[in-house]
Amino acid sequence: MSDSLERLYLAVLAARDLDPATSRTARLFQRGPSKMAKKLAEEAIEVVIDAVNGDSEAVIRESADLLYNLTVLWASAGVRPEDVWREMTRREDMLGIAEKLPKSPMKLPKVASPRVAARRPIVALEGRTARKRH
Ligand SMILES: N=c1c2ncn([C@@H]3O[C@H](COP(=O)(O)OP(=O)(O)OP(=O)(O)O)[C@@H](O)[C@H]3O)c2ncn1[C@@H]1O[C@H](COP(=O)(O)O)[C@@H](O)[C@H]1O
Repeated sequence: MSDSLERLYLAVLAARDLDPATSRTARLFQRGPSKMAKKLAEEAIEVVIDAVNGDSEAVIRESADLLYNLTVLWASAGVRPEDVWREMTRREDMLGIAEKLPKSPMKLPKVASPRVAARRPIVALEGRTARKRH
């Protein structure tokens, strides 16, 4: 998947300066980030509607449109696919650490203070909250 998104990203960069009369991508760049954001949001809503309606073929088609429009917005924002992959890897690593943390107080080693024992699961939750924020 990352390969085809990288190819699409390069195609978007190549189309950026084409004639807006013939290139949708060039037209989006001409109209600017607000138009790009609007197109991205519209495609996201279409995916959601198709998923709720159980139309998986339409979900596939609209997802491809969604990814195209996301790629256009990345290019406009100066974000490269590898920047996103790096963030995903960082989260994967963090989740790996969170999964190694004890999730049940039953598995915790016995401690003298019940306050400490009660606080331990929050360590895992903090990791997950931090992951969502970034
Ligand atoms: N991969 C895509 C791609 N995927 C989806 N789309 C979008 O496909 C949608 C077309 O579907 P519709 O006909 O339903 O369009 P619409 O939303 O009704 O109408 P408009 O977007 O025209 O306003 C548009 O939103 C496009 O922006 C794409 N447009 C271009 N590409 C690739 O981008 C590169 C540059 O292409 P040009 O933009 O044509 O130069 C090429 O490699 C293309 O293959």
